[in-house]
Amino acid sequence: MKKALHPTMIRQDSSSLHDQHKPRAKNYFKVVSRKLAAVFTALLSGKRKKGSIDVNKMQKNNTRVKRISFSTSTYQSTVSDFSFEDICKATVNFSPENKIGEGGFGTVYKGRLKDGSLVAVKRAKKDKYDQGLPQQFKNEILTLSKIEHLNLVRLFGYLEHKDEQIIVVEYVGNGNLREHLDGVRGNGLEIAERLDIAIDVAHAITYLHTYTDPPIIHRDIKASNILITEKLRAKVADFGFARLATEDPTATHISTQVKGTAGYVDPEYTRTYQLTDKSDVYSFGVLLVELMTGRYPIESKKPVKERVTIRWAMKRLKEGEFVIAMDPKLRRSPASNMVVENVLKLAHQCLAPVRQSRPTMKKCVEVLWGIRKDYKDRVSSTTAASTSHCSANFPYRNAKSDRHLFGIQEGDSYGFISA
Ligand SMILES: Nc1ncnc2c1ncn2[C@@H]1O[C@H](COP(=O)(O)OP(=O)(O)OP(=O)(O)O)[C@@H](O)[C@H]1O
Repeated sequence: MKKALHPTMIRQDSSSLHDQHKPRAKNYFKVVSRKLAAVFTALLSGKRKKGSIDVNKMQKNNTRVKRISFSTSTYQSTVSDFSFEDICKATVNFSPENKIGEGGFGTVYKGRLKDGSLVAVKRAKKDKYDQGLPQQFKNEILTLSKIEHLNLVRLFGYLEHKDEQIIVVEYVGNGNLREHLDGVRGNGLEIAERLDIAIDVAHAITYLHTYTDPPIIHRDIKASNILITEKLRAKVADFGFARLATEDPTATHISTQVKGTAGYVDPEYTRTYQLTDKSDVYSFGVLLVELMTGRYPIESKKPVKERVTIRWAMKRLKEGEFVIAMDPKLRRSPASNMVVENVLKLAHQCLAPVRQSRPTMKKCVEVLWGIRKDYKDRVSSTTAASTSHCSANFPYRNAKSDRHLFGIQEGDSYGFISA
């Protein structure tokens, strides 16, 4: 099991992250002109001033994808390129067989570059964006190009070619979190896996809020935007709604149009149009409830009292019946029950109606680390006790249940509480 990164370690770690991508960048993307590199360096370091070159304008008629690779944690960049033809080849002319998803922006395809590496190609809807590069697209490019983190989907390049607008990002090959919770992907997520995913997402948002300059508010944290790797770790995607937080360090919020997905949007933001990092904290609270209950934020087919999942789950928690809210797919055990209760308690804080009462994302990370530690301690003590019991009575342990981190969990059957 990979050790989670402390947010403060992320910068130092980014050079080794970069190393993983180096060969690809080296082999397949040439450095273009120094001028462009300088422009991108300025763009990435956030030092562009009024009157400097507008990269978006400059590239309006440019048909080359700009691939950005970060060589150090200080964001010195090199810019490389590949053509629309390369993208057509990579996706076999956007063949339906390579289609992996559809979103508000357009269609997503899986692509294989010349070097064999896999990418996700997001192709904008043509009729929708025939007026040129949409703001949502520009936001996504700008935001993604500035960030580098293990738990965030990386931008590899972007392209405008005639009426085509295309963005190329890291391919994350194991579907999204919602698909895993629905059981249409994978073998179902155990409680420890859900906890790891929650921590990965919390790391990613903490990074956006705390370690990017200026801070970034994601604005669309939801289960379908959490992509899952083969090792069941999470990467936060879709920065289409993201908007750079104000550069004014004294400002406490930015006023803006309400954007986001129903069920996840901070009610205070909806009411006041004031967006702060605490709006992401609220959406993260909804996501935590989703992870523990397996339910969608809005369950329109359920009885009225259960339709808004956070309201229903928080009521169960308040009345000491949190186990009723626990995803029926989760195995019950004292350790997993403890996780569900404590994660729901954290969700309760994240969902506070007033943003000042909500914790920061960094605080959420710390609380989740504590829950994971308690879980591990409890499971290993249960396992030790059961092992000594089993060695006397059952010399052959059942390796099948040894699926996750913590060995067999004979204690699972004890303390079972029926939902
Ligand atoms: N980088 C990626 N790697 C693998 N699959 C991806 C990637 N990006 C997106 N997908 C898949 O394509 C689907 C559509 O993605 P997209 O970001 O366009 O829309 P969405 O997040 O589902 O919806 P919305 O536009 O409302 O935010 C995702 O749900 C995911 O399953």
